[in-house]
Amino acid sequence: MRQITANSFFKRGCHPDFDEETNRRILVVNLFSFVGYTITLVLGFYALFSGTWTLGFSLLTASLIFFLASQIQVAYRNKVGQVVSVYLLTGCLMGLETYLLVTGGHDNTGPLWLYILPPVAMFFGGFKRGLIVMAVFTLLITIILFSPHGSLLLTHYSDSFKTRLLLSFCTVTFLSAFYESSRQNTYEMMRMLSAQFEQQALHDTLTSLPNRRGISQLLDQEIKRHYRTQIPLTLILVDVDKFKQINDTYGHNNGDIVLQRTAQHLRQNVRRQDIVSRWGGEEFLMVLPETSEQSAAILAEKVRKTLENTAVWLEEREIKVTASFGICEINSDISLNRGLSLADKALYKAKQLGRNKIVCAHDMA
Ligand SMILES: Nc1nc2c(ncn2[C@@H]2O[C@H](COP(=O)(O)OP(=O)(O)OP(=O)(O)O)[C@@H](O)[C@H]2O)c(=O)[nH]1
Repeated sequence: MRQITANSFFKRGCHPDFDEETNRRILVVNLFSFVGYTITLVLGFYALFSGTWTLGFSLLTASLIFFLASQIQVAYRNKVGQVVSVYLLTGCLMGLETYLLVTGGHDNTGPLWLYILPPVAMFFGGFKRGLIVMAVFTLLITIILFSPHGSLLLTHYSDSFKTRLLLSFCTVTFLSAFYESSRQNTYEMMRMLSAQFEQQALHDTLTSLPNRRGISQLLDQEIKRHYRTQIPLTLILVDVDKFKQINDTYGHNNGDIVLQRTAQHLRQNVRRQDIVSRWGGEEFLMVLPETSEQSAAILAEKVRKTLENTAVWLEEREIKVTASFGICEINSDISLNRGLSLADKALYKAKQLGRNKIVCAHDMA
């Protein structure tokens, strides 16, 4: 039998597929409804035993609604279930608090429970909806409290009590709204930062191309699509020739400029659906969906010529940069890893043939 811990109990209805904010709200609803139905249950029975029947039944009804609200959220694990349970909880709480204010509750202590609403409305509805709920409710209790001759009240409060109650209630509302707004801003900032970090982790800072980790994710999707559609997919490994010599002659910073220019040329020569990535060091991996090895070879030749014919200016000197290319088409006999290894072998062959060359894996077989 599955063990139910306090953690799993309050996280009922949460799901890894839901965003963090939705899961947080589900947790808060579970917590609030649990506290709500246990307290109203205890107070309800206490009121019944004390002979205050109407109060007792009202509290027990509220307890039942709080309980139902939590069950609805768990039973219907969807947006509708979540919205219904939040509306039920907030509506029931507002109704109960209005009742306690009008009747005074036990020993005229009913108004004390008003202070629960502002944080709950903000937690459940967020800043904007919470503020609307609070504006409506504040207007309602103002009308009840200051109705001529207390005609809407079944109990008596002094004028100074009513004024102070309203002022302190507005203060708690303001503080809760401020807290919720800061929390939402912080959450948005964290989300933005985390998206930024994620983007940085998947991209190479020098060339802005996807790095090895980034391309691995994209490759995964492309490979799945390839196996589904059986449309050819070709890999090209590109390696800048004698790059160590460029670094040694012109320095590391100029070497970086050469890598950036090479990345630019590769990017400019491919279609939108093609992916160019920095595979590591002076090596780039191009992934060409819907492209056969022959078509990839034509593209590689275009890029090779562009690189060969476009001089790079380093410290007022014109230098020629070339690259070698290893190509391999993925098919039902060649897995991704094997394709990468064959492209690497083809690239090695291109280097052996004197560099600035293109070699296709199937030509080596
Ligand atoms: N400037 C710069 N150099 C890098 C970077 N990453 C790797 N390198 C250098 O790239 C050089 C690669 O040298 P090798 O692997 O010997 O290859 P190569 O000189 O291009 O020779 P072939 O590939 O055989 O034509 C090494 O000196 C690395 O230090 C980088 O981000 N910036």
